[in-house]
Amino acid sequence: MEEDFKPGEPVIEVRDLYKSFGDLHVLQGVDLTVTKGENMVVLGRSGTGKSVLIKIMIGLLKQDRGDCLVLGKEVSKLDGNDLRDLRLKIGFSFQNSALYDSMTVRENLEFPLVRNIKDLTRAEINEQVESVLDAVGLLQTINQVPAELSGGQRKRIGIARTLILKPEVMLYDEPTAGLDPITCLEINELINEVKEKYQTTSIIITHDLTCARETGDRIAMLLDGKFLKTGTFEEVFDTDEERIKSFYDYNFIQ
Ligand SMILES: Nc1ncnc2c1ncn2[C@@H]1O[C@H](COP(=O)(O)OP(=O)(O)OP(=O)(O)O)[C@@H](O)[C@H]1O
Repeated sequence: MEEDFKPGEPVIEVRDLYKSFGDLHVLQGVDLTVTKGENMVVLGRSGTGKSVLIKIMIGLLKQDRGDCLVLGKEVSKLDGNDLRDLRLKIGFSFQNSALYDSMTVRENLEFPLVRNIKDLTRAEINEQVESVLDAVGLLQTINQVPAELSGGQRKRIGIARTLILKPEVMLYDEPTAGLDPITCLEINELINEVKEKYQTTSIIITHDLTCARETGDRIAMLLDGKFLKTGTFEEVFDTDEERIKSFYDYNFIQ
């Protein structure tokens, strides 16, 4: 019943999700649907529960109540090989893309491939590494080590390393944090290129409103444990709701 999702079909479905840590009620009835091929931006202040939501989606935390279906499976009910299989279909691009400093770009990209897919020939490995590097526009860096790359290039290689396993879902955690404005624009473009080229379904967690506007098909604004508003950038921010207006005024730069 799963796997073959068509554009517009829900790949991630979160319904009435609750999560507390003791007296700290982080998620209080979260609803979110992300459809095949969609870029969904999750916006919210620090500490609002964006990471907790993502951790529930990948089975690192369990919700107290509610549903979280990813690729048709209720994540909290999966364990062992089933959870591992699901995670292989999800690519995470973390804030610190954490490349291995002592390895070349080629070796960094080979690593997840060889570890997760058995019996690849040398030629297949080379072909996949080169193809994904080409997709992020950095084929020329193949023999360099991370210290020789700029922050933006490292971020791109981190995204390439995630893409090499051909994930169906991409989770970007603060993809533009710590980058200069021009590099931010390049990363925004890359996120959109990844969507076009790999037809991924993505969640992009960010505080960066330019990133949200440029990459988000829809934006979901997390406030006080719920998505206060979900819609296009214009739909979310064309509002009289004071909390959304103040988030916009405080964060918008360009
Ligand atoms: N395992 C945990 N145990 C206890 N509290 C937790 C745990 N994980 C998260 N929290 C708390 O839940 C709240 C939401 O945390 P979360 O990391 O999801 O925030 P965030 O929206 O991702 O913030 P940021 O933008 O700063 O990364 C915080 O108050 C955090 O301290």
